[in-house]
Amino acid sequence: MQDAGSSGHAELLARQAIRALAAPCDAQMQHGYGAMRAAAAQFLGELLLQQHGESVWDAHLRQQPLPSEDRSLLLEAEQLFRQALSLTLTRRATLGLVQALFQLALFDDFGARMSEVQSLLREDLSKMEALDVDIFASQCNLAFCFQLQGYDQEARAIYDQVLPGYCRWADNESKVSPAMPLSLGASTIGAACAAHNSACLDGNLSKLRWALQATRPDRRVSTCIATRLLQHLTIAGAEDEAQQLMEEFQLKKEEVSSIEDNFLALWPQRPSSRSKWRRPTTNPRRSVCAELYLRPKIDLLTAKNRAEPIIAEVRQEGDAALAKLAKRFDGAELSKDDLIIEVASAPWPKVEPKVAESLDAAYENVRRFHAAQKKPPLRVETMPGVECRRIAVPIEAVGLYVPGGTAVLPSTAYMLATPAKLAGCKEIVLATPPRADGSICPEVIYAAKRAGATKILKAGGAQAIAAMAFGTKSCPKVHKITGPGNQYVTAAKMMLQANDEAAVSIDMPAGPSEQLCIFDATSDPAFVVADLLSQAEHGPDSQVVGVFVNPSGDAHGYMGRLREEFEQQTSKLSRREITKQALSKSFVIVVKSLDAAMSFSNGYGPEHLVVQAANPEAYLEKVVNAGSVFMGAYAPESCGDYASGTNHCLPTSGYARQFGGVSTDTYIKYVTVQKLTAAGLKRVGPHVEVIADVEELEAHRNAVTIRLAKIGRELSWLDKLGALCRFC
Ligand SMILES: NC(=O)c1ccc[n+]([C@@H]2O[C@H](COP(=O)([O-])OP(=O)(O)OC[C@H]3O[C@@H](n4cnc5c(N)ncnc54)[C@H](O)[C@@H]3O)[C@@H](O)[C@H]2O)c1
Ligand SMILES: N[C@H](CO)Cc1c[nH]c[nH+]1
Repeated sequence: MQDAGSSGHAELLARQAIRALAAPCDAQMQHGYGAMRAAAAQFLGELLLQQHGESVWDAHLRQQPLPSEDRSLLLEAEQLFRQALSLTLTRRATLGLVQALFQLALFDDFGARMSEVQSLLREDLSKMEALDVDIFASQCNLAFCFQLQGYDQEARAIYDQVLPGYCRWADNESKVSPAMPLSLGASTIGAACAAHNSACLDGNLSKLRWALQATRPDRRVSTCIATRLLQHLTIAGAEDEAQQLMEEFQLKKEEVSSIEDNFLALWPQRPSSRSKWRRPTTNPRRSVCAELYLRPKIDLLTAKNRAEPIIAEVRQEGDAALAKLAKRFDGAELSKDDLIIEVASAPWPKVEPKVAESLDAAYENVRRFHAAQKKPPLRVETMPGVECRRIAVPIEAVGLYVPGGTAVLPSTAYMLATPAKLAGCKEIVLATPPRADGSICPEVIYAAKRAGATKILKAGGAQAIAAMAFGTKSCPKVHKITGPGNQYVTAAKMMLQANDEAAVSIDMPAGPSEQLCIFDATSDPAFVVADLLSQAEHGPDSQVVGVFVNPSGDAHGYMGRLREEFEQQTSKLSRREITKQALSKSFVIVVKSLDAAMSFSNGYGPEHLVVQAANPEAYLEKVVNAGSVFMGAYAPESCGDYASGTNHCLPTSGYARQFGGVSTDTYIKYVTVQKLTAAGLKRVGPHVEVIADVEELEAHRNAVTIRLAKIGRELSWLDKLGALCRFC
C-alpha cells in the first residue's frame, strides 16, 4: 500500500511515461515501446482503481450518494486498461478492466457494463480447473453486483457455477498455509463472503455452515456469518443448533428480527429476478424493503407487442377477426353471427339448484353493499345566490371483462355487473372467452343475467378489449372497460386507454392476484397458510407475503410449523403445480412490532391485506395502502372473493397506493351544475374579473362585466337582508 504522497508521485511518473512512450519512434523500437506503454497504462489504471474504487464501493454499500468526482477517474482507468489490452493481451489487464467496469456499473449503464464483464470473464471460465483465485473472486464479485441490483437469477447461476471451486480453493489454502489459524487467507475470506451472499439468495444452511467453519479463526468475520446462520436456523426451526450458536457468539434472537436485513425464501428460490436487464435509477441503491415491494415481473412489453396486432386486426375486420381469434386462442368455432348473447332474451341457463342458491345469496350481499354506496345529490350554496350541485350520471355503455383462461369466474361476473346495473348504465357488455365448443359457462351466464348485464360477448384476451373499445357490428362500443385479466388483457386495456380513436377509460391495472397476511404467535398456522394458498392458487404470477410479528423472539418453532403446513396443504391442492410456482415468488418476513408490520404492508400496498394477529383493529388504524382488508381469524379472504358483499376486483401490483377497488362509483361520472342569481353574480363576479385580469383572459372578464354593466354592481338592501337571514 502506498501512502498519498508516494502514490501521487507514482501517478505523475506513470503519466509522464505513457506520454513519452507514445512519442513516434522507429519501427524497430515500436514493439518494446508498446509493451512498456502497456505496463505503464496498466500500472496507472491499477493506481486509479485503488484510489477511487474503494470509496465508490463503500458509498454504494452504505447507501450513500456515489462520489461523482471518482467516476471520471474510473473512466480514465477503464480507458487505460483498454489501451493496455490493445497493446498486449494480459490476464491482469483483463481483470483491471473488469474491476473498473464493476465500479462504473454502479453509476450507470449497468446492463451494458455487466454484459461486457460477463463476456470478458466467460473466456476464463473454461480455465477454472486451473484454480485461478482471481477469476473466482471476480466471478463472485460479478454475482454480488447482480445480487445488489436485484438480478437474483443471474447471481444465483454464477454462484452455482463458481462457488464450489472457490470453497475448495479456500480449503486448500488453509491446508497449505500454516499461518491460517491466526489470520484468514484472502481466498478464504472471499469464498466465505461469497458463500454468505449466495446463501442470502437460497437460504442454504450448508454454505453458511461451511463459511462459519472456514472463518472461525477471525471472530469479527465469523460473527457476521453466525448472525446470518442464526436467522436461517430460526426459520428452519433448528433450535438446538441455534441455541449453541447464540451461546458461542453471544447473539440475541431479536437480532434476527429486523425487516431491513431479514427476508427469507419461503420456497427454494426467491423470485425477484428480472429476466431482462433493468437500468438502475440515478440512485441505484435500493433497500431490501424496496426490493421486496416489487412484484414478480410481468413482461408487459412482450404482452403489448402481442396485443398490438390483435387490436389492429379487430379494428380493421371487426366480427370476422373475433371469430378468427376465438379459433386461434380458445379453439372455438364461432360464426360472425354467434358472438353475442342478448342476456334479457336468453333463457335462464341450467345450473345446479345448490349452486343457484349460493350464487343468489352472494349476489344479494354484493347488491346490498353496493346499493348502500350510492350517494345523494350534492347541493351547496357557496355564497348567497351562488348554488353549486353535483349529480351522478351513469356511464351509458360499459364493458366488463370476466377472465376465463385458467378458471371460470362467475363471481367476477356479478362483482362487475352488479354495481354497473345499480349505477344505472344502459348497456352492460360482459366479455369472456368462449369454451372450446363455442359456449359460455352456464354459471357465468346465470350470474350475468342475475346481476343485470345486457350482452355477453364471446371473446377473451386483447381481442375482447379491442371489440368493446372500438365496437364491431355485433358488439356495441363502450366508454369504460373494467375487470381483471391476464397480461394480454391488461396490456390491451392500457394501450386502448391511450388511444384517441377508442376514447375509452379503464378502471385500473388489475393483474395477478396477491395477498399479504400479518400474523403472530397467537395465529393458527393452518389458517394463515390456508389464506395465503387461497391466492397463490390463482396463477403462477400470483404472489403471497407473510409478515410474522414476533416481538419477543420466543415463538419457538412457529416458522417450522408454518413450513410444515405449507407442505401438507399444498400437496393436497388440485392446482398444486400452479400454486408452487406462485409460492416460489413469495416470501415471509419476520418483524418485531405492529408498526414495523404496517410500515412494510403500506409500502407493499397489497391487493388483499389479511390481519390474523391479535387485536386487528389496531392494525386497521394504520392502513394507508391496501385494496381490501380482512380482519381476524374468521375472515378468510375467500369470503370477500365470493359472498360477503365487498368487491373482489381490486388494484394489484402496488396500485392500491392510488386506486380503490371496483365500486358503484366506478360506473358513475359526477357532473357539476351551477345556478347564479343576479345577486349571486354581483357577489362573485368582481372576483372573477380580477382573476381573469391576472390571467390576461379578456373575454372571460367580459362575460361578467357585460352582465354587471346591465344589472349594476351594488346589492339591493333586500339582497343583503336575504343573505343575512340565510346565515342566521
Ligand atoms: N385482480 C383481480 O381482481 C382478479 C380477479 C380474478 C382473476 N384475476 C387474475 O386474472 C388473470 C386471469 O388470467 P387467465 O389467463 O386465466 O384468463 P383471461 O381470460 O384473462 O385470458 C385468457 C385469454 O388470453 C388470451 N391469450 C392467451 N394466450 C395468449 C397469447 N399467447 N397471445 C395472445 N393472447 C393470448 C386468449 O384470448 C384467452 O382467451 C389471472 O392472472 C388472475 O390472477 C385477478
Ligand atoms: N381473488 C380474486 C381477486 O384477486 C377474485 C376471485 C375470483 N374467484 C376467486 N377469487
